[in-house]
Amino acid sequence: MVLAVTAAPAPYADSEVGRLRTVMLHRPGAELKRLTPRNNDDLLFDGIPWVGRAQEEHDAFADALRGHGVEVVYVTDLIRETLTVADARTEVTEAVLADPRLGIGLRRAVGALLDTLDPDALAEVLIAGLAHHELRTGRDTLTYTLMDDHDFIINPLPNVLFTRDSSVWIAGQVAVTSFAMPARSRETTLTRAIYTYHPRFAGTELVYEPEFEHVEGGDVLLLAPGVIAVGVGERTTSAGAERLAQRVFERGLAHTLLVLPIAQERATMHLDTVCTMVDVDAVVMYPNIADSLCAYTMTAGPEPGSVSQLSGPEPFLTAAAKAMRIDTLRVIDTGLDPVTAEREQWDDGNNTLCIAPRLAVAYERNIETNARLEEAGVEVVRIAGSELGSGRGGPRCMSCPITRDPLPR
Ligand SMILES: NC(=[NH2+])NCCC[C@H](N)C(=O)O
Repeated sequence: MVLAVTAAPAPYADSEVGRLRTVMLHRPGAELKRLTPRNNDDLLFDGIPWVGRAQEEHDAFADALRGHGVEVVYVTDLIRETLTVADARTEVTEAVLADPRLGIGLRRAVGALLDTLDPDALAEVLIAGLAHHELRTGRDTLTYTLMDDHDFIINPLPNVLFTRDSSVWIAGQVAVTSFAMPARSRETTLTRAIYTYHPRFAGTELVYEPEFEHVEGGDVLLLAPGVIAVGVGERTTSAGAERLAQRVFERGLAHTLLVLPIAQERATMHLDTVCTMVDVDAVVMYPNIADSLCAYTMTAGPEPGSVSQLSGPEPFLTAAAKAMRIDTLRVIDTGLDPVTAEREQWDDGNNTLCIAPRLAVAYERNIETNARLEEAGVEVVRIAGSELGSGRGGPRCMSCPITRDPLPR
């Protein structure tokens, strides 16, 4: 029998709304079972999720996407396949062993253990981590002896769920990001390995790397082909935005980058917690900041990587419309009173994922925001997120678009 092999569409994304073809998700697993009241703050969760229910909710999210013709690829599958490559294995293992908490003796023991694991088991440990009681060797070392029972030998990565943040496709290149939060920094060793070694991504160019200044994917919005908005706040720094501008300008991936200062708070940890796109010329935005959000505009200069001018600040909507070369960037007016708006913002009401222009996935619990979106002509695909939301992320945070149809330039 001859199998018909259809080639996967080449990775590419130049907007937030072009028809979504392939998306990378992470089905939450054992790493969420590591969360306890003593570690959830450090691990950036606001509660202790019921893991089985979170998985059901996530499966329904993936099914909703597949039901709309989107190919779903999972981080775990990609990383398992990537780990069959010896260099990839060495790279991600070294990143684990570089943890200065381990010390000489324990590092040796952990290294020896990781060497024995097959790709599937190694993938599991890389994401779920390793608890104190799970290590059988190395128990006579100083660091093991003095470690608290609740400490992890290898820290778990419960936020891999939010695939948005660790990489961003910008046209045909990928930015592997640079996390501000120590709890998440190891995530990019996995995404970098996938894009470097997995055959599906052979030849991929990295437009950004984890060693650069902090930039997290939730802060990066592809407003239109060639126009990128970057939130600067709790996670992405102005230095990160500047470096990203230089990198995308140098490679001709964008001509304008708008820098948007946002409050340095948990509730607005990324730009996409307050603003996402729902159409080629429309955003849904947290009403309590709609009037105050402003932008500094950086435009590409004549020399590769140079900035011709830095202007602003001016109101975000004005700056964005100019850069996008449209008359107006519409805001879906949710008209919510400040309290309802604040509640729904906290529950990721503004964090939508577009499958196509005017077709967006959103958490069902944000009744008011969703109703306003529909009144404005946006079809809402509702998903449950009572457990998934405890990590403070919605459909956009939980997805990394790999391929979207290009928008007409
Ligand atoms: N793109 C996003 N808004 N991601 C949400 C990430 C939530 C995650 N718990 C964190 O604090 O990092």
